[in-house]
Amino acid sequence: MSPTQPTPQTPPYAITIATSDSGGGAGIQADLKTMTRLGVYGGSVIVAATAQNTRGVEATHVLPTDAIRAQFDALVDDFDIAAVKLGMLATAEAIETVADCLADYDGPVVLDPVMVATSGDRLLDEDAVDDYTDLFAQATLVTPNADEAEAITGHFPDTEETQHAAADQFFEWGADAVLLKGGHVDTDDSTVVDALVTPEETTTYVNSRIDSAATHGSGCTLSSAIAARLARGDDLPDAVERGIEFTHAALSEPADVGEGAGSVNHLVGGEWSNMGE
Ligand SMILES: Cc1ncc(COP(=O)(O)O)c(N)n1
Repeated sequence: MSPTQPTPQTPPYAITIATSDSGGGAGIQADLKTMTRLGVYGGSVIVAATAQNTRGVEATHVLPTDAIRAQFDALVDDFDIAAVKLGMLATAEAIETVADCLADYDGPVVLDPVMVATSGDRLLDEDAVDDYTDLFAQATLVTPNADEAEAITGHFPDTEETQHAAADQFFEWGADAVLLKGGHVDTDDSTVVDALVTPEETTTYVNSRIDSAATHGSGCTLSSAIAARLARGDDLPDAVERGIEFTHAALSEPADVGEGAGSVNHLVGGEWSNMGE
């Protein structure tokens, strides 16, 4: 009997440029699990490694910039990269290196401006916030929570006026679109409103608020889900809608792992690899 011949598949290929969360709830691990669930083959550029669990971050070791660049070069050299997600970049040097790497990349880039973990630990050097502005010019979409938007632009986006003020600042730095996430905005109703703002229009997404402490990894999951959907060919509003849908599901059945508050659950039930197709 002759051996079975393989049937090669060509899944969309996307990459995350971010940091390892040893606990697996956030960072590179969340990104790759999310991309996999959404039917996208994920590669990675590891910027730093955290010693982290559900209780917090014990240590962070940042790779030398030539090691970051070598990983990126290996990927662009070989793969057809359909989307890039940017997560925790840790230092000003790493941000500058990533901006330089992406200078010739013209596919979609989803930038999650990670600064502080759910646990309260800092994930970006204090003096590196200003360096983000160099990277926004390469972003198809920036996905700040309200606290990050305020730290970067000076505007806490909890009204239509402050949302536009924050978004306009990102546009001035060259971002194409901003997703202002509503999870960190206190409201007295039971919904979360996320606003996708472009210079032309604003699209809002209203979902039920999940009363959970197990939100570790939610921002990473959302931004990599949006990148995965862009890699699959969605337009931006659809990619955001489906990214929110997957993240909402992963938050509503959190993973009770570790002694801390737990994290979003990438193993959430359901078929996610062909949303809307
Ligand atoms: C490596 C890494 N990247 C990102 C986050 C943010 O995730 P969260 O705010 O949900 O803790 C994190 N904790 N660790």
